[in-house]
Amino acid sequence: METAAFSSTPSLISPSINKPFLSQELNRGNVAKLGILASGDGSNFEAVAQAIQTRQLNAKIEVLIYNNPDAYVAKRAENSNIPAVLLNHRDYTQREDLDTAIAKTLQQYNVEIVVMAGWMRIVTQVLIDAFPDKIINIHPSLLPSFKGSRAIEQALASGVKITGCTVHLVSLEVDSGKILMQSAVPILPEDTLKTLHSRIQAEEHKILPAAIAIYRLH
Ligand SMILES: Nc1nc2c(c(=O)[nH]1)N[C@@H](CN(C=O)c1ccc(C(=O)N[C@@H](CCC(=O)O)C(=O)O)cc1)CN2
Ligand SMILES: NCC(=O)N[C@@H]1O[C@H](COP(=O)([O-])[O-])[C@@H](O)[C@H]1O
Repeated sequence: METAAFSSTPSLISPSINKPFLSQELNRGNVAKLGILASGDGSNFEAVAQAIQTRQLNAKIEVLIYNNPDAYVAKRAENSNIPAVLLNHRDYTQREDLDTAIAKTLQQYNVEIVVMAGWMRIVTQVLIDAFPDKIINIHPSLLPSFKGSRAIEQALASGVKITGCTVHLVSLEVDSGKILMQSAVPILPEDTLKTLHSRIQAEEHKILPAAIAIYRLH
């Protein structure tokens, strides 16, 4: 039977629901081996690392893979003594070649679950086949609304009053995989891209660790 978190309809997880679940996390299953893909600032990477450090998530980040040489996420990994590997997408003419390098690196680190935490590259069947139903993504909208790399701008411009974030499985069709968890936030009349992104990210930092905690037992 599917748990509420994995039903076909998104579940709205409130912080209070998160806490009891995560606090039971420690005694369940083995330590999940995570590989994280990130392209930028890395606040979601940091949220996962902190959930592990505070023993809310029974997992270990085996490796960070990043694709931009100046991405701040690399500094965050260094500060947390987490191995970081730069695979610059500009060094690969074919997407499949980058994905082959990503898959090889993840396998070298014995990764079990792949987490896209602000990974700004579309991945191919090569990576999906290497980790079937084991790649998780955090997206800054209530999917299926506002797919793609400009979700927050599109929500702001659309006039909707509620948006949010989604954790979903990665499929070949972008931002269309099975929804694992969502959280909603209001869009206020005075919102800017910055204020709205900040409100959404506060929820991302809650649901990404929670979704990993639930899914790793899947
Ligand atoms: N095959 C899949 N790949 C990815 C998925 C997915 O569900 N299936 N999720 C995305 C994450 N994402 C939104 O959440 C996203 C990221 C990037 C893009 C995109 O158009 N990227 C461009 C480059 C943009 C840039 O470098 O600034 C590209 O890859 O050409 C769309 C959606 C991650 N990948
Ligand atoms: N379409 C993918 C996408 O837009 N992902 C978004 O990139 C940001 C990364 O922030 P971070 O680097 O601070 O974690 C996050 O807000 C995430 O939802």
